[in-house]
Amino acid sequence: MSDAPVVSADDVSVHFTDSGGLFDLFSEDETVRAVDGISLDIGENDVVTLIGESGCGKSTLGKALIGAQRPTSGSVKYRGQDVWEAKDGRNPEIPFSEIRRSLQIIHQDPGSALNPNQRLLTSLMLPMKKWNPELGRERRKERIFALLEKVGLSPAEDFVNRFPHQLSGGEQQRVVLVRSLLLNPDLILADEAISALDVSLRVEMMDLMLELQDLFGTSYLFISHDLSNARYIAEKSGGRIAVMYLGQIVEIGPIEQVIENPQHPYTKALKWATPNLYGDEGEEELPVREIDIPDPVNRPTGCHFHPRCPEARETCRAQEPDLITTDGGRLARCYRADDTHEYWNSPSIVDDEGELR
Ligand SMILES: Nc1ncnc2c1ncn2[C@@H]1O[C@H](COP(=O)(O)OP(=O)(O)OP(=O)(O)O)[C@@H](O)[C@H]1O
Repeated sequence: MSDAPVVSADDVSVHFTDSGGLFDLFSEDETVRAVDGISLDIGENDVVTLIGESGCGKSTLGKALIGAQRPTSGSVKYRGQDVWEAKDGRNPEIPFSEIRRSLQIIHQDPGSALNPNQRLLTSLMLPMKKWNPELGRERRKERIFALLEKVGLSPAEDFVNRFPHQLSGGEQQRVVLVRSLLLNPDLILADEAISALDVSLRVEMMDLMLELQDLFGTSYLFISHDLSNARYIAEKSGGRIAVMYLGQIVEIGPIEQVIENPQHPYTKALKWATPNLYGDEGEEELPVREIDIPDPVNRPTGCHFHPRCPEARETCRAQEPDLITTDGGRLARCYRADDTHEYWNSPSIVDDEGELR
């Protein structure tokens, strides 16, 4: 088990079914495939950044990976231990409490993560008491103070006696980060953790998180809807970028491939929509045919991106592509990634006006 990835998702799906309700007896069940057959390994000291439009399933996937959302099908393992087997107490080698300690989450709103009625010292001591009972009070305090200083909340003596409302949003987020790190986690899910901060503070916070990642050897799963932040993190950490679309990963790999040379038309569109990501180069026209995301309950047949894709051909409407391995370990869910695929002989379904035939 020791060589197993920190977290390993195998063909994970999370579906939400809205069964209408009492006043809606005649409506059909509506199933949203928030996550649809995703496999992803996160290793030791690994950084993965998940990007995609609102509602594409980023948070649901993140929660499934840290054991906070039960998959409808597929498995999530922590160091080889099935997370839900552990949660259900089915003779796990690693107990669920240990998994929960190891897989931490930082949300967008740090205010809601901190108890408004507790001084910071109390908030930070509580988890340490639980997880480090062998340390005396003084050693625990020492650790807390050292870490607060490390994240720039200095002098720590001043901060520990404050209540959350006496801190700025950026300071609160640092406290939440400290609280996670005190538990010595293996993986931190940072779900839009910097989105609510002033633009000027975002780079500082990303730098801090990556510096601590180095120091503690923690792996990160960053979730961001902002490609420039995702690029910054992937570039600095050397980690992977994963692009999600309607519950699936459509492209994943290192930044040089995914962002500098995107293979999937959806990644190209995201790149286009992020002004000044790489100077002024690039196409003038938005490389998608439709702005709107399709209804996640009734996803298009074949490749789910085909109604928006300027490169769509008959094959794309008829069959759903798998993730295809391309250069340098990048995976792309697009027939164009395979030079020999029948896609290339299939007629285009986009006419000269850009309308679907
Ligand atoms: N508990 C739930 N019950 C029903 N539907 C849900 C639930 N959680 C998420 N969904 C649906 O699943 C889909 C994916 O949601 P999710 O929050 O994972 O997306 P996201 O990419 O993180 O979006 P955002 O960036 O807006 O947070 C959406 O259509 C959402 O409405």
